[in-house]
Order: sequence, then structure tokens, then C-alpha cells
Amino acid sequence: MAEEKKSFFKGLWNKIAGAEGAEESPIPERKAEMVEHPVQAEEPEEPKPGLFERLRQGLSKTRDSLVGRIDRLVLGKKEIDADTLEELEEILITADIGVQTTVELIRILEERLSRNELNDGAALRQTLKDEILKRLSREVRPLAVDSASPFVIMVIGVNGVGKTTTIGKLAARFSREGKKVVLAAGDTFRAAAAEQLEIWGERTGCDVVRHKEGADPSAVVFDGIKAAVARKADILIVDTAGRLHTKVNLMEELKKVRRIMGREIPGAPHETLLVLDAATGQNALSQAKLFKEAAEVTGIALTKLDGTAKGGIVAAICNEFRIPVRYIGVGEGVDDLRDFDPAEFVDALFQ
Ligand SMILES: Nc1nc2c(ncn2[C@@H]2O[C@H](COP(=O)(O)OP(=O)(O)OP(=O)(O)O)[C@@H](O)[C@H]2O)c(=O)[nH]1
Repeated sequence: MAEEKKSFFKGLWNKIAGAEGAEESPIPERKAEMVEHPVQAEEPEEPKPGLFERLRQGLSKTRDSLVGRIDRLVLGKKEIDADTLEELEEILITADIGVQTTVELIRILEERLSRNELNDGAALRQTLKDEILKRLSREVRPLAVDSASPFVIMVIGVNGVGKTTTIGKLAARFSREGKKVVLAAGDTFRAAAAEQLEIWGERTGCDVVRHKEGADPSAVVFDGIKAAVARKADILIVDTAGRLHTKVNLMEELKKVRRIMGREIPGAPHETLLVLDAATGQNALSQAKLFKEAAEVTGIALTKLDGTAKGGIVAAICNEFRIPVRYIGVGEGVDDLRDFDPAEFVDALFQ
């Protein structure tokens, strides 16, 4: 079993880290580029649906796959029996609530049933809602970005999960709050990554520190820190690679980047934010396990909750990892990165 687990993680690791055996590229000459972007005036906004309604719309697929099916199973039922719970178990598993969390929930419902406390479908629905909320609320802590200056956020995660977009959305939000933000393009492996960050810098009026493609990420981070300190920035957000072609282990690189940050600013990074794509379901859990072991993850941003039926994964992440979900992504728009509010989330699912 232990061997099986090891080889599973090794396989997953290889997938995440990219092909093994490629040559490590020499560290190119250090050449920092600091691109300054003036803060731009905000364009007048069109009337939009309320925030709660947008969250509801974003979660519509998960609501259908989870609560819609639960409702079809239990509502109107005058009596709950073991068969109902068995069917419910299947719904929870297929909605990506996770095996461990599903087992816990079903056990609680069985106990209530044996004590005659689950008289009908409505009672079961309410119990389930309360118990899911309890699990989502285990580790709720918004980011306290005012606790350091500059507050350093290191953003990690595999390619394509929405790291750069999340950084852009965070930069937009912090800038709107009147904070000075510097972005550091630490993903020097993927050519387009720095360009993408650059576009977000332009959009949000944040300065971007970048080097040439293939540069040493630690050098970018070093220059990012220097720039953030020199410009008295409130927040430095550092993008990192999600994949490498070198023999250098990705996790080792993340550790190295961390060390540089801690050496230059004691206590940094103040947040190591792991970005996970909700649409990958159980795979997001495997990534969380891996990164948690290697990178001292202190918070999670769960993206792409819109457009997926696998949103139940939030419950698995909150319940099985003691890492706070700080943000959820429910769309591509700049306002679609939300603070994770368990009560609002559960209401948006169950209403
Ligand atoms: N629908 C939706 N799309 C999102 C969300 N977050 C990110 N995306 C999209 O996901 C795609 C990938 O996002 P990126 O930010 O480029 O992902 P990344 O992790 O930085 O990827 P690399 O730069 O390749 O490492 C983009 O098309 C984003 O617009 C979200 O919450 N909802």
C-alpha cells in the first residue's frame, strides 16, 4: 500500500515537474527589467448583477450536480431510510466532496437517523447543509496583508490552474484598495508567463519586475524584493513556475526562492498561496498534498469554480487539509476572485 502510494505520487510528480533527464540550462546573465505602469483611471462600470447572484450563477453547475440531485432524491420524502443514504453517498462522491468527507457526512446522517432525528427529506437537507458549512468553516482566515510591509505573497501551483490570472485579480483588488503593488515574474520557464503578467501590470497600474526567459527565478525574486522595498510597496506578489524542463526539482526551486525571500525580508514569504483548479476535481487534492509537503502552503486559491460540476472539492480541501481557502475564482473577470465566505458559499449552493 505504501509502495503503491509512493509510485502514485512519483507518477504525479513526474507529470507535474515535466520530463526528467533534460539538461539544466546555464543561468543566463542577470538582466533585470523594471516596467513601470502608471495607475489608470477606472472606466465607468456597467450595472452588474449583485455579488451574491454572480456567485450563484458561477456555481450553477455544482449546484445542479450536488444540491439539485440531493433535492430530487430527498425533497418530498416523508421518511428517510438506509437506501436513501446509500444513494446520497453516491451523489456526494460524484460531486467531488471526497471520500473522507463523504464518509464523515454519511456517518453523521446515519447516527441522526438511528436517533429518529431525520424525520423527512427537508430535515436531511438541512442537516447536510449545516454539516457541510461546519467543514468549510474549519480554517477561515482572510489574508492579513497589513501585517508586514512589503507583504510578500508567493504564488505556486502547476501550469494552467490560473496562477497568473489570480495574481492579476489580486493586484487589481489591492490596487483598488489603495495599496502599492509590485509583481515579480518568477516563472522564467514559460515564455508567455512574464508577458501575461506584464499585461496585468498595465491593466492594474502595478510595476512588474521581469528578466529574460530562462533566467534564474531567484534573481527575479531578489530584484523584485529590492524594487518593492525601494518603492515602499505594500505588497509584492511573486509568480513562480508550474513546470520545469531541467533536472532541478521544481520543489527544490520553490524552496530556493523561499530562502531568498526569507533572507532579504525576515518572515517572507508571508503567504504561500497555492492555486488549484476546481475543475480538476480529485487531482486538485493530489496537488494540494504534494505542494503542502514541499512548500509550506499557507493558503489556497481555488479557481474555475464556474463552469465545473466539481465544486464539491472545496469541502474536501477545507476538511482534509488544515489550510485556509482564501479565495475562490468564479469567472475570468477581474471581479471574479472572491474572498471565500463559507456561509455565503453554502447559501449560494443550497438556495
Ligand atoms: N472560468 C474561469 N477561468 C479562469 C479562472 N481563473 C483563471 N481562468 C482561466 O484559466 C486560464 C489559465 O489561466 P492562467 O492564469 O494563464 O494559468 P496559469 O496557472 O498562470 O498558467 P501558466 O501561466 O501556464 O502557468 C486562462 O484562460 C484564465 O482566464 C476562473 O476562476 N474561472
